[in-house]
Amino acid sequence: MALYLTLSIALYLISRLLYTTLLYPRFFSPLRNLPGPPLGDPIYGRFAEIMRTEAGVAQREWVKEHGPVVRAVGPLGIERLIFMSPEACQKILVSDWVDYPRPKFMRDTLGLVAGYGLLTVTGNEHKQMRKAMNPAFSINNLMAQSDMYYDAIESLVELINAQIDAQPDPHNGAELLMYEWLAKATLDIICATAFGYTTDSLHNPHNELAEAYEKLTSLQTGPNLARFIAVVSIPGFARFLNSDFAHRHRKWFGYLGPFAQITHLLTSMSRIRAVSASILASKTREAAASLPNDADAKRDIMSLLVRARAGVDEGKEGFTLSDGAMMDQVLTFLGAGHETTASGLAWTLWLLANDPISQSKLREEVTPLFASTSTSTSTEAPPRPGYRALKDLAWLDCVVQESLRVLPPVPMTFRQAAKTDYIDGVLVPEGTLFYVPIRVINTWKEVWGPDAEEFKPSRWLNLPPKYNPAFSTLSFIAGPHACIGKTMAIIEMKAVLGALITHFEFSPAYEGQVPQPTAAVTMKPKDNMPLRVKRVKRD
Ligand code: HEM
Repeated sequence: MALYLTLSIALYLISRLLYTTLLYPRFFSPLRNLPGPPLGDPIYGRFAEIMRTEAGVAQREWVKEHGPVVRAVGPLGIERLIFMSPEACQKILVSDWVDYPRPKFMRDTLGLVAGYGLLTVTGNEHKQMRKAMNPAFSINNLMAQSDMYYDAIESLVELINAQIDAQPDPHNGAELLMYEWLAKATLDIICATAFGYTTDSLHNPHNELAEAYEKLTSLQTGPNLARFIAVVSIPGFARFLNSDFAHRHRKWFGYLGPFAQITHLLTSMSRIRAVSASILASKTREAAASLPNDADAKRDIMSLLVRARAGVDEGKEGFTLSDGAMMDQVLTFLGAGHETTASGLAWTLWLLANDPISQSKLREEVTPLFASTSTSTSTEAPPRPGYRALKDLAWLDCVVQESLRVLPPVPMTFRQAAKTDYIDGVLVPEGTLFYVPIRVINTWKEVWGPDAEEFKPSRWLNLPPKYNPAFSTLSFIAGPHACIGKTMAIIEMKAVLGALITHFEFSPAYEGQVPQPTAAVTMKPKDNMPLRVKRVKRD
């Protein structure tokens, strides 16, 4: 009887596998006649090609060959669609966004590495959370916050100078792994703006929060993410991994061979949560002792949320977020805002290192604002240009927009159809997965012309006729799920670049150097971006 049962289960599983991987995509899928690349490997589909190439590049080649609607098959016969038209983007991301949520595997994986906040909720729950979070990202608040960036920026400039001084020939500059330095600076900045907490990881690599984050981000490689996705796809497992029980017994995952990294993931998350819990407790005490509408009250995101919850400030509605939910929000900001901004900055330096004319033009623009006015007899603090001053620098804006267009830190995201509907005249069944092909759309020749894949900041001074402000670049996507930190990230990037380009010249580290973007959630440089950095000579 047991043998009969085992054989029946095995037969069922084999026929199901054969149906989903071989028969369904070839003969039964309603999407089978859409244009796209051949089905590929019977088990992995086009997955190997995607992992082999730079993020977004395989998809870009398919669009070039097959046009603006593409169907491709991934692992286990699961189909994914690409729609390039602004009308389709408008429907999926904006007008019908509730019907096209992030897929569950993605929300669960993001929850595991970045907290269960805005990135993991959908529909009404998302609307309420977003409403509660928006005030922390208002222009008034961003204007008050921009000063918080400069402690880290000034440390970065000082430390790069020290590295150059330590070389046998300082005139020749130093070869530095710029991504590593930028990741420390952006971690320090996001900890200050999100928590009001000083990590100073630039000087102190052993800061508890900085160490836990470094470990957490080092785990986010393509193969690890594939494993985490496999684990959270087991029903109930994502919730289990988030439980106190799993955190307390995390060392047992260490015995699970390829899944042993879960132990490290949970250890890092536990350490990050412990630090944030103590920060939250001290902010709650501060809010209780604080006066209404105190002009000197702290402007970091957690302080604002705590004051709003406690109803401290007149005219500002209180809202009810538990301690746990509030911590998850702030952890989401740290997770979503640290590596992305560091990658954006590293790619911008790479592009400028390879375009000396744009780099010098930028230096001419930013130096009057960022150069210190110290003389041999007086020492002035370095200038700290604020939100408005940074916004008015036209060439800096062109450089940042163009860098985020050609090398977007988040090159791709996903959506899934929650109901059957037509998109661009194609009947899309419920459950279908979509690529939101950020990098492909950003460099689409149809809109940006034949040089679409090249870095040319001047194109932002004369935009092409087919440019659509909402859907021709999707680096922060669009609609209700668009990046809440977009303006903060752009201002932060401008402040860091302004200071670096004023003080240093960047060039490739060696002849023939090629960029090496990873294929993980954030497209960071695999080699940590070595660049030759020389001090700017001034008369
Ligand atoms: C250059 C830097 C950044 C880039 C390129 C970027 C890009 C993105 C993208 C593409 C999304 C949409 C993901 C999806 O829907 O699947 C997103 C969402 C999000 N980002 Fe950013 N981001 C950056 C910086 C930041 C910063 C600094 C913060 C916070 C301080 C932040 C917080 C968030 C949050 C909370 C979401 C989820 C929004 C929602 O669903 O309502 N990001 N970001």
